[in-house]
Amino acid sequence: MALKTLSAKAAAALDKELMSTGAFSIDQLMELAGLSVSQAVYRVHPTTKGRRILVAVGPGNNGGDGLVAARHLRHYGYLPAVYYPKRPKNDLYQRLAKQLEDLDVPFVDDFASALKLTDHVVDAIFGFSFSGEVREPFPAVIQAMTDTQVPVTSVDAPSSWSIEDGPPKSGVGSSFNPDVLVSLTAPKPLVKHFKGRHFIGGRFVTPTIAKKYDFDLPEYEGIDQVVEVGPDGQKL
Ligand SMILES: NC(=O)C1=CN([C@@H]2O[C@H](COP(=O)(O)OP(=O)(O)OC[C@H]3O[C@@H](n4cnc5c(N)ncnc54)[C@H](O)[C@@H]3O)[C@@H](O)[C@H]2O)[C@H](O)CC1
Ligand SMILES: [K+]
Repeated sequence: MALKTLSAKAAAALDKELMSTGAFSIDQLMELAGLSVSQAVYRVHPTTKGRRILVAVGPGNNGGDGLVAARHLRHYGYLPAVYYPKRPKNDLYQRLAKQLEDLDVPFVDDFASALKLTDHVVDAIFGFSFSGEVREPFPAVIQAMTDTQVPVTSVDAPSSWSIEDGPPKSGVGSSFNPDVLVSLTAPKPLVKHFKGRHFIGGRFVTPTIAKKYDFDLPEYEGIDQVVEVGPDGQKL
């Protein structure tokens, strides 16, 4: 079975469709996306108590998924900390941040220093709307995630990679290879360059939508919000 992928353009159109004719709100989709990410982290590191997780949060919905994941991770017993340098004024993101403050999840200003004090990183900086060269203040963050020995889980895309073509040929991100990728809804074309453990999440897609956008619905088990797949998309 070949792994069917969803281009950046198709992923954005699908998102729009879910939130119009599909009658979902962004809060609902983001909650399920972030829940999927938290479950993938749990699958990789099931010892929750005391494990420190640094969540790098970007300015868009990929970052929102990271904020939701941080909340669930805290409830599981992990110790998340959040790096969130570009905070949009948008009500949804402010509420997600407030929910974390109420759980005493720390927000850190210095990513490099926080990286020295963590056991795992969640990369929720950019998803399917990323394009071009990484702008400030994120180049140093991408470089630090490239250089670290700490395992990195990327949400939907390794941040800085082209959604269609994968890692940039040179410069920031060209050697960035996260250990885990959680593709939301369906993998993006960049997945053919990814070598680590691959999960698919975002358990909100109807069979009709999957058919229309020509991808296979993952075979979720029981109450799972993620499915781990191999290079050909086969369930592991
Ligand atoms: N149906 C689903 O699968 C859902 C997925 N979700 C997540 O949403 C993201 C896509 O979110 P979006 O807001 O469209 O964009 P991003 O978060 O990828 O990034 C936009 C953000 O980044 C800035 N930006 C773009 N390029 C650059 C650059 N070169 N340098 C610096 N900054 C850049 C841009 O200005 C914006 O501010 C998807 O991947 C999933 O993770 C939803 O949560 C639920 C539904
Ligand atoms: K990401």
